[in-house]
Amino acid sequence: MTSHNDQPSPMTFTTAPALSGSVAVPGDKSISHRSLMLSALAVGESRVEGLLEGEDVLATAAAMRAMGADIQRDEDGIWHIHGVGVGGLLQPQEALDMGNSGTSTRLLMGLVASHGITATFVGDASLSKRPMARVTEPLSRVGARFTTSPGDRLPLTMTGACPAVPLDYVLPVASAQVKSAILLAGLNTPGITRVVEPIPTRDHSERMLKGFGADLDVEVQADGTRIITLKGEAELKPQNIVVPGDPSSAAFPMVAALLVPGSQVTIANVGLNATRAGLIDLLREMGGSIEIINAREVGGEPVGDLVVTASALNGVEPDPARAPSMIDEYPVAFVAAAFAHGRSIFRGLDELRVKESDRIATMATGLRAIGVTVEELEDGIIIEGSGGQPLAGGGPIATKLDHRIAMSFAVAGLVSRDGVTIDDMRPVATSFPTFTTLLQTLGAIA
Ligand SMILES: O=C(O)C1=C[C@@H](OP(=O)(O)O)[C@@H](O)[C@H](O)C1
Ligand SMILES: C=C(OP(=O)(O)O)C(=O)O
Repeated sequence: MTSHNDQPSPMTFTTAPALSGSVAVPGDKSISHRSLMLSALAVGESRVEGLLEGEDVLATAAAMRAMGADIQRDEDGIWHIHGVGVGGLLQPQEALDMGNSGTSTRLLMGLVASHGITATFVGDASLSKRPMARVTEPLSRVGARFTTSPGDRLPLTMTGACPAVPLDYVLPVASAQVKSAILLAGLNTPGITRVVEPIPTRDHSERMLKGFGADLDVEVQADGTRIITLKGEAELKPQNIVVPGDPSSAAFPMVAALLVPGSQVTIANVGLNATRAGLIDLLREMGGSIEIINAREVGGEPVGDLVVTASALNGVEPDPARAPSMIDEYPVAFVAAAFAHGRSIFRGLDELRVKESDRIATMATGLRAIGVTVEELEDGIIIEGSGGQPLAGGGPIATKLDHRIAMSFAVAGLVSRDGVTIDDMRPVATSFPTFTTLLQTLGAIA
């Protein structure tokens, strides 16, 4: 996306007084992307309430428009989408600009794979470094053809196959984006598409595909392996969708409230899907007080309000099997570990190296710069906690176009002696445009 200003926007976060109050975080990014994509493939009007209006999701909206969908936002913030029907996507006239968004890129590649159209995908400097072979490989087997930049990266041009070949695929990497790309390709493919998922990842695609009327089945085996089958040439019926608050965004005020002494905050309407709730489990194991109230269901997803009270935290050594359920929350979990009593050892996190930045390296460098003792491992990090003593602070932290790095070090600044300067806050607009306003509401920053 090109909405960023030309110049970096640095910001310093300093010692915070106790946080208090009640806030709501914006809509879930994963669910927002999927709601636009599936609505754009249904025949008739879908309505989406609570859509995340962050740059990543707006990139998806622009791409679906470029492929024929009519997408409008009304003055009450409700999004109205008139879809083209499965099989009805049009060839975009210009390159699809995916900005910073891996989810947009990989899921849309799945959609294009089974339509007889050619599309070019471009992105920012961060996205252009991220691996795409994980989707070009299975989608080639569907029949799509690719011309990629060296290393299977963006910019890339692909031509979909129509009819496409149904895939039977065992996921070689625990990735909801790869799983979803294959399922979305299966929508316009005759026959049964089958994806075997040895390690469960977020299941929003499965839930929402069913909600739109697709013939989709999930079998869970005794060892936890999930086998997902989808009957192709699906007909999707338009839906009214309410997007719950994003647990990956709630993670930042949640950790801030646990760390800043005397805090108590309520974060309303947070998605609690078990495939996303790993951070809450982890923080509770560390000694964090997080109470879930008003547990309910919104739009086919479990939701609740979180009451978070400042707590003394202890170091942990989490089970690597938990990684997919908190994959985007590790950077802020590392900040919690940096303030905890004792050592934390995180392993099994190879996937963090291929996010918006190499999140193991970026966090290790940044934590050292603010006085934390860390050891970087190939697949994780060892962090020596300060025992609840303020972190020294410093910076500027190099955030490398990574919104979650920026927000994690902002939280660290709230419990630092000298403040933490973030080199550039602009990337926060990709997932959490109201981040600094929300911290103001809680009294964390002026
Ligand atoms: O499917 C999704 O919406 C997402 C899946 C995850 O990526 P991977 O599938 O690469 O693990 C996650 O990190 C990303 O923020 C959103
Ligand atoms: C990894 C992330 O997103 P994406 O892969 O969509 O860029 C994220 O939001 O932390």
